[in-house]
Amino acid sequence: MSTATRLFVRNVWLQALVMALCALLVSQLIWTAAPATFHAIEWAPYDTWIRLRPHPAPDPHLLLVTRDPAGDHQFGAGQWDRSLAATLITALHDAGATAIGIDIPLDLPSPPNLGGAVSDALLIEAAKSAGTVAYPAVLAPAIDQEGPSPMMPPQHLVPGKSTLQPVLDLDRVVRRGLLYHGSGSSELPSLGLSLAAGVWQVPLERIERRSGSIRLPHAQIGGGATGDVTIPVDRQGRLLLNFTGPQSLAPIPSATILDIFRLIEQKDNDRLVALVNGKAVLLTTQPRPQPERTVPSGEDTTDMLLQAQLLHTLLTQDWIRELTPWQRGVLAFVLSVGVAWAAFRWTDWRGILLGSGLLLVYLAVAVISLALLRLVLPFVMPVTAALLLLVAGSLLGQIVATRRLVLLEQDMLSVQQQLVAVREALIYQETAVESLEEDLESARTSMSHSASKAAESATLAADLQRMLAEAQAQEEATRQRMDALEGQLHNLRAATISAAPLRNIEQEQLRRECEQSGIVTNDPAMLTMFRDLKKGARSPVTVLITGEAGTGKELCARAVHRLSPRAAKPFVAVNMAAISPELFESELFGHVRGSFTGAHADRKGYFELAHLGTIFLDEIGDLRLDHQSKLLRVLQDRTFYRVGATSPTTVDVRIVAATNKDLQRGVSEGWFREDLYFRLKGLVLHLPPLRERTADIPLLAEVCLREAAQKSHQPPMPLSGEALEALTTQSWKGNVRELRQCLEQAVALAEGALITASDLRLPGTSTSVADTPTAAALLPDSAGDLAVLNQLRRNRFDMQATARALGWDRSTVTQRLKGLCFQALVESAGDQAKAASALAGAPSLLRTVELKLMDYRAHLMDTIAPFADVEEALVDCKRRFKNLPERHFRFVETLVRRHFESQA
Ligand SMILES: Nc1ncnc2c1ncn2[C@@H]1O[C@H](COP(=O)(O)OP(=O)(O)OP(=O)(O)O)[C@@H](O)[C@H]1O
Repeated sequence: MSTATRLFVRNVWLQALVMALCALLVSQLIWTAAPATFHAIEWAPYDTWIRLRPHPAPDPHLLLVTRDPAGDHQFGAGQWDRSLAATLITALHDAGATAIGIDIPLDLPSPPNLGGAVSDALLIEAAKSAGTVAYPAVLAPAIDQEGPSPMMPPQHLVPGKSTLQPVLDLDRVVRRGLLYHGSGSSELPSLGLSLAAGVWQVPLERIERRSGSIRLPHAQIGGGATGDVTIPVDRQGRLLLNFTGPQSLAPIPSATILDIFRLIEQKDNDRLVALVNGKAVLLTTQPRPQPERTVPSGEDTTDMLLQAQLLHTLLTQDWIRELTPWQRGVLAFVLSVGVAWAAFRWTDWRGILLGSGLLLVYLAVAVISLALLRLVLPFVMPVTAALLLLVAGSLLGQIVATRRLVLLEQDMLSVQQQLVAVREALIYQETAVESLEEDLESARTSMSHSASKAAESATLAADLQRMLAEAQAQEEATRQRMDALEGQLHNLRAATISAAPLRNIEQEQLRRECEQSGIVTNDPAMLTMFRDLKKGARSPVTVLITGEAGTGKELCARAVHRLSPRAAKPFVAVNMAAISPELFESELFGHVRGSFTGAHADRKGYFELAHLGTIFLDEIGDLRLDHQSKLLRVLQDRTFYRVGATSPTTVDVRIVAATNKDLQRGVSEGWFREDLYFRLKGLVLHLPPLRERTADIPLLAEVCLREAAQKSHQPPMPLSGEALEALTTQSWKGNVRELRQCLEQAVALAEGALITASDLRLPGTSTSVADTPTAAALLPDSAGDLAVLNQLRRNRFDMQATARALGWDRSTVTQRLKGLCFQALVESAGDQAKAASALAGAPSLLRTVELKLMDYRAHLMDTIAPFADVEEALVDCKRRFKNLPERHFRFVETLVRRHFESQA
């Protein structure tokens, strides 16, 4: 696995960042596939808000003068003579209108039948003398398409030249007003902006345009006040319209052309002034095909009315703002990272709940910001990305969890390999320290014996002293490194177990299912293990169960069988440690009659007995290497030869294996075949020791007491509080088995109706008969070699740990082991491998013992090398190995004599 993948699998924040980016990318792609639809969804909150909110009052300086059917009836339904507009403009100006916008494109000539050039001249003259009059110009492309040539060039009208064109969003809804259309010399302000500039008395050429805003300096903003007006626009110069109402016309003060004409005809100047004075007037004279555009509220409207909305938005200065594309992107990214982090940090319901919560909070913030701050936040991208992440979260979470498990296992392997190297280094260093101590002792002795060599020996002793100090420091450093690695390994193991957390809702269900298989537990790690067991049982995968003795490995193996489709077929349990090495093949694979002495008939082996069912290979870690290779072949193709048979036998069996040894360590240390290990670890189930799940102890105790009572046909005996306390604080090296035995014994021994703490006979309690007399039996002077050896084995031949356990000093333990090694070498006739195997007791300790043996033997050979005579060599050995118990020195003597004999 590459470093990048490792980093990704380990770091939730990195996963969140990468996945958030991917989700945003996918959201963008989805958006690109259906842009109009997504645009409509993006603006749905804004559109809804526009529709439902209480609408702002229109600016009082705004007046709409429109055509209506009565006007059409009076002046005709089609286009009107432009002299009519000229009359209106002059009258409105005279009545005090601050700016007038008309919808007649003055760039195009009037048709001859409607007054022609004369009417055009009248209108232009009226416009010229009416102050700010803005009219829609035909933009260059429109002129090309529509044919009629514009009046060239009406220079005097240029300041009022504007455009009516609205901006359509992708979903063909108008939400924004574009303040400038076109570019370069053909650029035109929109009619609304021209009129607003007229009201504020800011010449168009003084308007400043910046990125993100348009500024009108020294504007007369009403009440005689002057100030700058800054209009917030997006990158394309668009301003979000703050619509006055759902009915675009309804709230804006308006009058009809006929009303105005009547006032003119009646010369009712007062009413005209009252209606028009100080206002920007939008004059609609053109017959318009209705409807033209759609607004967010869903209704249709005209371009002139849209300009009125723009003018209203500008005059009220009540802006609705948008974020820049960058700001939108960053916001969506931040939200997505948050949701992704929640979804990957907890791959169960908690992740979904937290992620959804974040999304809901964001939506609430978006609504509040629109309603209170008038700020439109992005909608589609963050929501799509967040939903994608929530869906993908649990899926990817599972994948990442699996990869993380693989990584943890790889790391464990590497730590174990380092540990092996460090252990070996420690053995060398330990032996070096021991040899130096002996050399130093010897140098001191010779110093006191020979005065002539005193100075020489003193220098040698000083050198040795220094070397010893260095070696001891080195040994101490290695020990610390080993402790650190052991700690690391422990943490990795714990992480491996907790890598796939259990959902709360499954817990009760699993507990009940466990009980049906005879497994009493309420421990999350055990229940998680059982969940995996259940899944694995259905498939034919090979199962490896690990855990200390008595933790329930066989119970679990039986559960695998019971929950598998082979449940009705045989379950055959084989204890690999209990099979005698000579009978290994015959027991497992069977034999044919006459194949060896005593084979009186054909006999099926365990594999054949388990045909179509399950074979449980217990204590697989205690298998010798040569037997491991034999087993490997069967596991590979389920085919073997019965002892003495000439044709192979093929079986259909499901393999479940168990061990309390660390097989991965075995692979690193070379006592377990790697290929066999990988064959076995299809599904690994680890059972935690009882001391790591003390909450199970009362449960187990209750079940054990109930069963004991059933056996003795008596009512169950309850435990006293003190007894329960004692049970839970016990370390239970033998785990559930030991607990069960302890309780069975207590039931038998209890005298009252209650089991008390003393009935339990736990080590440490005053009446205990189970106290191990090890300390007494293992005094240095006693000949309890076997007990010392057992203690060494228990401490993996670590001298320091063994010395601590026995309460001795380290050199005493070293001398004992050295003596035992020499004894084993003599008894195995010099066969180092055999001697090591006899001392190690278990394959997992073989390598350590071999190294010790090699060193001790080499040291002995080095000691006697300078001597030609066996007796002289023995005298030196006597001095050198003076701390060796006499019974062990006999073996040194034998080895030395054998060596000299072989040299002769
Ligand atoms: N969770 C449990 N609930 C009830 N009984 C249990 C549980 N775990 C173990 N036991 C009991 O403890 C005893 C030992 O269990 P088992 O033989 O399955 O352990 P093991 O791990 O295979 O031991 P070993 O490694 O020594 O073979 C059995 O009597 C078993 O019923």
